[in-house]
Amino acid sequence: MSGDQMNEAVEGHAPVGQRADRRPGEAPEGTVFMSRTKSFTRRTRELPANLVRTWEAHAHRYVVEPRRGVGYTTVAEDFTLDLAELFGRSAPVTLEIGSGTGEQIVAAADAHPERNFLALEVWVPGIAKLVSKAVEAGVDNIRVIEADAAQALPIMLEDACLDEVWTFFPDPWRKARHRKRRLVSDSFAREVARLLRDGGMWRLATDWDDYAWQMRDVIEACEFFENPYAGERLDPEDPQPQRGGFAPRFEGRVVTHFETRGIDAGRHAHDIVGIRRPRG
Ligand SMILES: C[S@@+](CC[C@H](N)C(=O)[O-])C[C@H]1O[C@@H](n2cnc3c(N)ncnc32)[C@H](O)[C@@H]1O
Repeated sequence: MSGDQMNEAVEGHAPVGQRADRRPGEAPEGTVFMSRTKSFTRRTRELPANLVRTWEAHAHRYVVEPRRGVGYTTVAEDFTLDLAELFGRSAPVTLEIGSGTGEQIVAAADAHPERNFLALEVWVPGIAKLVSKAVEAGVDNIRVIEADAAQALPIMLEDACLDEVWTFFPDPWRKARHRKRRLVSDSFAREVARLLRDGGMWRLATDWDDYAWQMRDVIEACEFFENPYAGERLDPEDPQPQRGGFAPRFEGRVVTHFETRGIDAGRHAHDIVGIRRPRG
């Protein structure tokens, strides 16, 4: 097994679409191990006492426990989500991939009660913090799933079911030998394009410059996306400074603690947008 691969516990199956009522952190009986390359490293699933209380009281409102495949972060190969059933209504759905502690998605759900918000995150303490914020905000238009987006999305969501997809500050994987772990890639772009309705938006942001160039390149290389800022908003730091292609800051993107840390370290964010071209 390469250094870029990690073991992951295999989790037992739970009923399809059932909301979580278990506490995270305990490996089920019959745990075995497997390996695959991922865009994230395994972190603790243990929660501090305050978040255990939050989870036990409120996770059932927000956290969806899918039928599992191999590992805590995978879904079974035939697991599908009915979004209207999940939210109890039909409304435009925004998917946030890598929601962290939920700062962005809870703020958006609070500001847009007419929309539905789905989060995918692999970090259980972050999911618990999202739940805590959702309770505090009193919102009911968020659902979150502990799942690896790269594994789960191709399986569980149908074509053209999403209005927007957000990928804000994905793990940068700075070292050249780790770049293959970056979530935003040509193949991932094709999957996001499959999920978006015609005219739907993929909004991205990063404060790692070379990941910003990569995001711009991925969007512009994908036949299914149009970059509305192609050739505009040039960046002199760009190795191809005549290219441009960076969007103005998305007005709905709040300054998260994660972005603040980057600003304090002297970095600044680039926003990138891809618009789903009409099918056929
Ligand atoms: C750097 S943090 C940014 C969090 C948040 N978007 C923000 O702006 O504050 C990236 C997040 O993506 C999550 N993540 C990484 N790979 C993922 C994947 N394949 N599927 C779902 N979440 C993932 C990580 O656990 C982490 O919480």
